Amino acid sequence: MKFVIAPDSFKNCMTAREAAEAIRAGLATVFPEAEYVMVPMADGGEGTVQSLVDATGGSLRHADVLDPLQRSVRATYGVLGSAADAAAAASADATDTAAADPVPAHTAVIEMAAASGIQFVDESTKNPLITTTYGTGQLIRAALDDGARRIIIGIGGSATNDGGAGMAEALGVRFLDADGNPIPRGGGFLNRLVTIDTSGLDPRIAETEILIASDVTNPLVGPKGASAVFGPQKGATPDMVRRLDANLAYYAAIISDQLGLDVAHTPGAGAAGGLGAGLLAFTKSQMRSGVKIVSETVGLAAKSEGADYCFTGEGGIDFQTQYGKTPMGVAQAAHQGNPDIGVIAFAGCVGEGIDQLYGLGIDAVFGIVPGAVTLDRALADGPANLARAAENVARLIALRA
Ligand SMILES: O=C(O)[C@H](O)CO
Repeated sequence: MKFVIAPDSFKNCMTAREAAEAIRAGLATVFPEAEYVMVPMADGGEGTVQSLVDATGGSLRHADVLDPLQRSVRATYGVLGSAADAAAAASADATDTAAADPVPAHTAVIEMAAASGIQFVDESTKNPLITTTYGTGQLIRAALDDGARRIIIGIGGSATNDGGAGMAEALGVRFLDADGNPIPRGGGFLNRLVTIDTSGLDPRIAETEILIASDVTNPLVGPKGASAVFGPQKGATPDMVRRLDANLAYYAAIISDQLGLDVAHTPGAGAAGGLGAGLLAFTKSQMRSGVKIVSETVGLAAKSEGADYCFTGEGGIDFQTQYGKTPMGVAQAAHQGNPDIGVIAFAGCVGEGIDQLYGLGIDAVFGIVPGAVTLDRALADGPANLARAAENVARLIALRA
């Protein structure tokens, strides 16, 4: 038997790697001799850096950057493993066969939230007029300093609404007012912008491929745009939403006039307060499905060749899972590598509409919580519950093996 184990993290409970270990522990009680291919996964959101570093034998790096309120913080990003690093990681853990495929050299992985996330503000400090993505640009710069010429950046979970202007400024772009002075950082001041000067943009950006893993497909502006949809959760009042939306529309018009690029309506441009738009305007980037970027980077399809079953999972699974969440992306990649593979998903919470997933590549979904318990209990027992659920599925598989 060959099993591929490719879960996402179970939020507030287990990292993707811990979830994968729990599934393996459960399966191994029934199939101790099976081949286990461990592929901790993510979809571009929280946990993406750790998952890709784990899966490729890469390393975590740290940089001192500015948080959304321009206070100094230490943020973490990742550098993916080269083939040699990956092989070394595989031999350090002989039972882990996941880290053996080469990944392109000099690839870094960044979660924008590590520098500019909503966790840096609270009820009394959240204010999307002044928050900035400057720290995200500093993280990109740190990755360039490490030699990265391919950067995977997960965007979402931000405290910001500045269209990525702060990010671009940290990379050398100047945003100037009518007197030629730099405008203040934050989405509330973009209406003062008159000139975008890209002459100081870090030249390494032109040689760097940036893959944007966006958590949403919203446009930059309008009723479905960054400010209207995500502004309120960052502290925007209705008046602030109007001001921020008008500012982003104006910013997009200046980008269009001066750089010749239309970013106002591109799907995903509104992610992370318009950071999607900023990355598209100022870097050589493309917007992709997060889970596709991750599954390609870890070579999930190739790892699924010859496997009997692929196990995936996430904290919650419901009908929304089909719209690009990890279990669906895993099912697609696994089937690409092996059309006959069985795909089984585990979830802490099974929501409505999972029947919609069955025709789409997921063969069965199992909730892991054994009975009515408090959330605290369910989280505390998560690894044990996941292992038990996996063991029971293994017993079923053994009946037919
Ligand atoms: O950061 C945000 O604005 C939301 O997560 C959508 O990307």
